[in-house]
Amino acid sequence: MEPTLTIAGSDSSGGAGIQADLKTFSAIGTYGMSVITAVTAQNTQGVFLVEELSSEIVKKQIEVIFNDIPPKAIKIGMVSSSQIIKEIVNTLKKYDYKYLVLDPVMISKSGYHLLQPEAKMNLIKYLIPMAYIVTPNTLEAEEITKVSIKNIEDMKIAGEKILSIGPKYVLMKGGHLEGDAVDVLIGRDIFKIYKERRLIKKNTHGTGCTLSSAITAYLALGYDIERAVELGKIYITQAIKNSFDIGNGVGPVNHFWNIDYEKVK
Ligand SMILES: Nc1ncnc2c1ncn2[C@@H]1O[C@H](COP(=O)(O)OP(=O)(O)OP(=O)(O)O)[C@@H](O)[C@H]1O
Ligand SMILES: Cc1ncc(COP(=O)(O)O)c(N)n1
Repeated sequence: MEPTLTIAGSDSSGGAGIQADLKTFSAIGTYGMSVITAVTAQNTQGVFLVEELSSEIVKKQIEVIFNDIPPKAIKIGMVSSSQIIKEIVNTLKKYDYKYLVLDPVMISKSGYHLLQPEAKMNLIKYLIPMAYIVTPNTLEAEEITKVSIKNIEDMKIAGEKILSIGPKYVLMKGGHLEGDAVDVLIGRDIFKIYKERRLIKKNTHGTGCTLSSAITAYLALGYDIERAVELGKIYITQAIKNSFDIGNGVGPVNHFWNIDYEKVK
């Protein structure tokens, strides 16, 4: 079983963050591990309080995992602050790894700042260049590049700007645009569009976390980047299609749409 690691924030409601990542890693058949950066008191209606962990415990979690179970692929989500970003960067530098998937989480769907605004520059300067692939949504890509994104052409311009910061690939997510759900994979020698029909579903809490951890799991299983994104897109589309109403707000996607429950009864 291939080990996968998420470095992210905890979502008490289980739909996004660490919880979404571990569910996704497991559903795709990898062994999920976690380094928690911050704890959010969150439900389907919003984020109510955030407490960041000390950089010391973040560092120690990474060290003990790498010293015992080196992950085949790593995903980074909510990093919260400049201090935590610097700790992650300095600690990861000590280890070998091939696949680092960076979901540059900034603001939750409900509008809460999960990354302190002054930490944005450090995420761009230190984390983006280390990534194998960065997966911004349109708002995050606009923050990073200052390019206004309305269509695929804008996604290409912004994506190429992000690529010039140093990652190997950029997946520009178009979930926030109108029309079909179109994502664009950009690399030095790749420009590939992944298109699915937009699903009219309210339960989309954690879609970005889920897609990036699905890509992480497929990379760990040995798929190349184009296929890992293709399989990740299928996984998130089905998870949205099979999402369910739980709580009173924007509910989660169904991470286990692919599990046959009859078999485990
Ligand atoms: N209504 C929808 N129907 C089909 N696919 C969707 C829909 N909404 C989002 N997606 C897809 O879900 C994935 C995540 O995209 P999105 O742009 O929502 O990410 P995100 O904003 O980072 O998510 P989050 O809000 O969880 O942080 C992308 O593949 C996107 O195309
Ligand atoms: C801990 C954590 N990480 C990431 C998200 C983003 O997910 P969303 O944009 O769907 O709220 C979140 N809400 N909470």
